Amino acid sequence: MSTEPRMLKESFTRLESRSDKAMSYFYGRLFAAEPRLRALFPIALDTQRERFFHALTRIVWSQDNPEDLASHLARLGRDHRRYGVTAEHYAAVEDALLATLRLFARDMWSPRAEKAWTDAYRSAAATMIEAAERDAAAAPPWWAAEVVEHDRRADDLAVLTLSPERPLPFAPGQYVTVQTSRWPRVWRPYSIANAPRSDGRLRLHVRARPGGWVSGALVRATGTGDTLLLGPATGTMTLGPDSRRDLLLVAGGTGLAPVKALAEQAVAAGRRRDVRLLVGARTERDLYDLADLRLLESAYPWVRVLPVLSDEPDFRGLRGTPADVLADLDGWDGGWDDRDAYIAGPVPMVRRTVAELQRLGMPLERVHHDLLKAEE
Ligand SMILES: NC(=O)C1=CN([C@@H]2O[C@H](COP(=O)(O)OP(=O)(O)OC[C@H]3O[C@@H](n4cnc5c(N)ncnc54)[C@H](O)[C@@H]3O)[C@@H](O)[C@H]2O)C=CC1
Repeated sequence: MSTEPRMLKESFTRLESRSDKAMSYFYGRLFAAEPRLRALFPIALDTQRERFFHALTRIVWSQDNPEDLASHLARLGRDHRRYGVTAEHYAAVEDALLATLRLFARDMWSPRAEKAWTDAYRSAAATMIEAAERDAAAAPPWWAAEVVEHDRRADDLAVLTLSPERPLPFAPGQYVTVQTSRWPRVWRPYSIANAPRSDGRLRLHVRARPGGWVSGALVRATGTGDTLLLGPATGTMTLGPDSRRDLLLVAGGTGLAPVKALAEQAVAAGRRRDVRLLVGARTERDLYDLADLRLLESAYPWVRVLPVLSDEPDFRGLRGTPADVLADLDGWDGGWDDRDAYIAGPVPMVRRTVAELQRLGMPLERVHHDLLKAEE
């Protein structure tokens, strides 16, 4: 951590309005100095540039919060293993970063700023390297997994069942990053849609996004027998080991994946706790997993599945978004005192649902989501 957080923030503000240009310059410098590093990155760098800037922003603004900074850096360090980044690469990044700051921070740059950035970068790099080395002793950087089932549930949506070559440990609610052979070095996060199974298989729910390279390839150009690479499971939207409370699970679209995994875990634990699952979707056709959910409901009568449709005014069930439904209920039989909420889906949907639950009096520590992770 830098001893001069203010100095970092002030100089960094100069980059914010020109982040695209600054990041292009950074990668240009980096690859000019170390051409071999180019092979570690995807062919197109636009997402990479955004992510690097996002990571820098978070590092700069977390300087006053050492715990948050350390856990963020440790995760970044572990994540970089899958790109083949090693300790030796960090010096070249330092040079390119300082050259970028020198150029773009202009009037805010000084020997003091240079020292503050050098100290902050070296401390961050040391935390990342240490976390990566610790992780390397315990787990591979990625797992190869065979696609054993590819179930195309809609033109733009598929449910993939994957069999990793060796056990991939995870907790329900977590996600893995995925790389397809079509897009080398491009990794995208997908939540695991099942609780751990004895055969070690994982399910992913994938919607092809317009312009989404990985999602498009997974839905439209992947089939049984193909191999994907999976990064280690991560994410904090999990049930605590002592979790006993009733559950409110709220899903929007493919955000169903992690909450379904949590529902499976809750029923597998064998305790009869009340589980309400609000499944937000646009139209009836978008309820792509309802048949499976109904099976779960009929096997475990204490689970209730409630579809909520936002774009189908004639639907006879619940209409609007999950947040609208919660607002209309204005309370739940039994109240909020003994219930945990888990929410996954589009970012605005998660935000609105969290706000609604707060308004209804649910303590914030009982409301779980993984917003940041889904966006990274
Ligand atoms: N761990 C997580 O939080 C996960 C998040 N996701 C995210 O979930 C999203 C799923 O996308 P789609 O399936 O295309 O969903 P979608 O765009 O079809 O939306 C599904 C439902 O979410 C709600 N919703 C959507 N936009 C909203 C808004 N602006 N305000 C309030 N509610 C809104 C509505 O109920 C809508 O019917 C993706 O962005 C994906 O990244 C997916 C998996 C896991």
